[in-house]
Amino acid sequence: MIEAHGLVKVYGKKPAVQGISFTVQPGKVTGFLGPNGAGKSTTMRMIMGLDRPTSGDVKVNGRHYAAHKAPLREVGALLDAKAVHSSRSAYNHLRAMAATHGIPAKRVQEVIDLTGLGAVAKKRVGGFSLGMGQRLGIAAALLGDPQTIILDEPVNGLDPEGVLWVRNLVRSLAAEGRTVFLSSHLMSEMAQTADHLLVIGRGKIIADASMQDFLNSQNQVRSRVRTDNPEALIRALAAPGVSVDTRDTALLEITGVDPRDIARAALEQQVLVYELTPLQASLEEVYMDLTKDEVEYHSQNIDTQTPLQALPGQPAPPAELAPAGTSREGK
Ligand SMILES: Nc1ncnc2c1ncn2[C@@H]1O[C@H](COP(=O)(O)OP(=O)(O)OP(=O)(O)O)[C@@H](O)[C@H]1O
Repeated sequence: MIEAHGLVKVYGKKPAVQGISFTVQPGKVTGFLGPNGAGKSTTMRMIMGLDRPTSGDVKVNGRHYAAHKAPLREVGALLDAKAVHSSRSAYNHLRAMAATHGIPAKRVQEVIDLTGLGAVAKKRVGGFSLGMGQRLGIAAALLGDPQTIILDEPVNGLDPEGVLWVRNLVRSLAAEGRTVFLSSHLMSEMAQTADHLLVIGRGKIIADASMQDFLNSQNQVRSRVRTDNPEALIRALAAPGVSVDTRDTALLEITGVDPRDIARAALEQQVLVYELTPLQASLEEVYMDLTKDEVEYHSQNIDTQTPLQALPGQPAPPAELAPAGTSREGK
């Protein structure tokens, strides 16, 4: 378990973490989300005793990291996969770590096998791909068979097989009752991996909820509707707060109306509806909505209202097709 109370970190005059309190529970995968520069790595470094909090306090399994007699057996972390001496082999790197922490040599082979590094274990780490470096970092984190595992961007640079492997690995570690805390910017991956989410924005916790509660927190109901008479249905549903995205001539995405009311309106108007699917907001949508004011580094938006352009060598799209995202708010 990880428990933080009033954790603050200020670099010079820059407040990186501004008084956060949270608990990361065992038996679950807890995802740590936040825009670039929000304070995720700083928080993880403070948990691992690598950065000293300006004020506040954080404990792992009931003690400060430095107070553990055998810290690698309590908590394993992947914080910077590149922080490995490059002229050593993966095996020697892990062997040295094990030797200095009283971990038996046979555990080195176990984590090498577990992380799929067998074929490259005797090769110089300097020649490793990003994905192999990540695997080595995860092997090091698991070396002490720790109760708590902290992984900063573990799937960064991994191929799809590697991403799936990390997902299954962390889920099985949590199923064994361990505490798993991981950060990632890949929302679709996080949606499939985490049970609980902690979201940080500009150094403050802005959400601490189960995945399901987080996804349900967007209170706008949304449905996908296929009908052969979209105009009549749109007219019947027009009301303040209702918006319609016309995906193609027969496919609508309707926001702000209960699906039951859409069905009732269709029945009353004698409009044929051949699909009515309630949609749940994706993790990416809820996250983007929650953090839109917390982003430190803004990119320029691409205007989705721009009419579709014909690609070179392809015919222009038919004029009657509205581009995706065309909104008919309250019509
Ligand atoms: N050693 C340091 N010295 C000065 N400022 C720092 C230091 N480390 C982090 N910061 C600043 O603290 C803030 C939080 O950074 P941090 O790396 O914790 O964010 P993050 O959420 O992990 O970001 P990312 O998603 O980009 O990895 C940023 O504004 C960063 O520039």
